[in-house]
Amino acid sequence: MSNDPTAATKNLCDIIVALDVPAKEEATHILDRLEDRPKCVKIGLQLFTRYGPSLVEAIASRGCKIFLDLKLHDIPNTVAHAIESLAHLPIELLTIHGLGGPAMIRAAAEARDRTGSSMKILAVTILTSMDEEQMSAVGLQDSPKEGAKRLAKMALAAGADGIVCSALEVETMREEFGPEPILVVPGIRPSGFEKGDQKRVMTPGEAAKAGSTHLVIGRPIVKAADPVLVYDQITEEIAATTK
Ligand SMILES: O=c1ccn([C@@H]2O[C@H](COP(=O)(O)O)[C@@H](O)[C@H]2O)c(=O)[nH]1
Repeated sequence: MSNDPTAATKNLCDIIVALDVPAKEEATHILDRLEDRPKCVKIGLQLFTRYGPSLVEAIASRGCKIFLDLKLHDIPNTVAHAIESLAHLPIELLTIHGLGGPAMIRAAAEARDRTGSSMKILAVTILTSMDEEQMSAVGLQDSPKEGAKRLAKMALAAGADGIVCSALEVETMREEFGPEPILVVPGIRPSGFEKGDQKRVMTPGEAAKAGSTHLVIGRPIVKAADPVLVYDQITEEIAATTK
């Protein structure tokens, strides 16, 4: 994993496979097919709400790093206690919502520090499924890029280790915040794959070149007839654009 802060400047970029499937057997089947390719996988709400911490432990025991994408968003006290409850788990990256505000983000980082956990806390800025129209519907009047930059600045100042944003914002993030923050980027679509509900997308090669540290990729891999082929094509595309 490239948690090395200089990863972005060296254009290293890890793929995180989003295990967005209904059952643990399906998740295991995908991982069996991909063999030792993925170094990190996402467990999100779909699997975590069904199987809980035991699945995190089971998948980590296969040697995969865990990106636990729970997007916590609540009052500071509640988020801090949730992090205390998660702290014993082998979690590499955990998401909280930037819109929870600085007090919530600070409470999350302090809770993590108190427990001695080494998990990195990432603030989700503007979901990659949102465009200007969706933002305006919830009262956010700036563009996705401006909104993501504003939230990232606040979140990093409040103690987040990195952020989740779309690849369209990565260059701006690097200009503003330098090489250090972890930039985890969903909304990745190899050319020819449908966007689905994603609004702000980029290809894996472009996203890696822009300075992302991690690309979160779900449907293009897990719904593919041949996930191994797609995974390998994505890896080659990233290598070709970042060498
Ligand atoms: O802004 C965000 C934050 C998280 N996600 C998550 O990433 C994956 C993307 O899946 P695809 O199938 O490749 O679209 C998914 O698990 C989301 O929950 C995001 O898309 N956007």
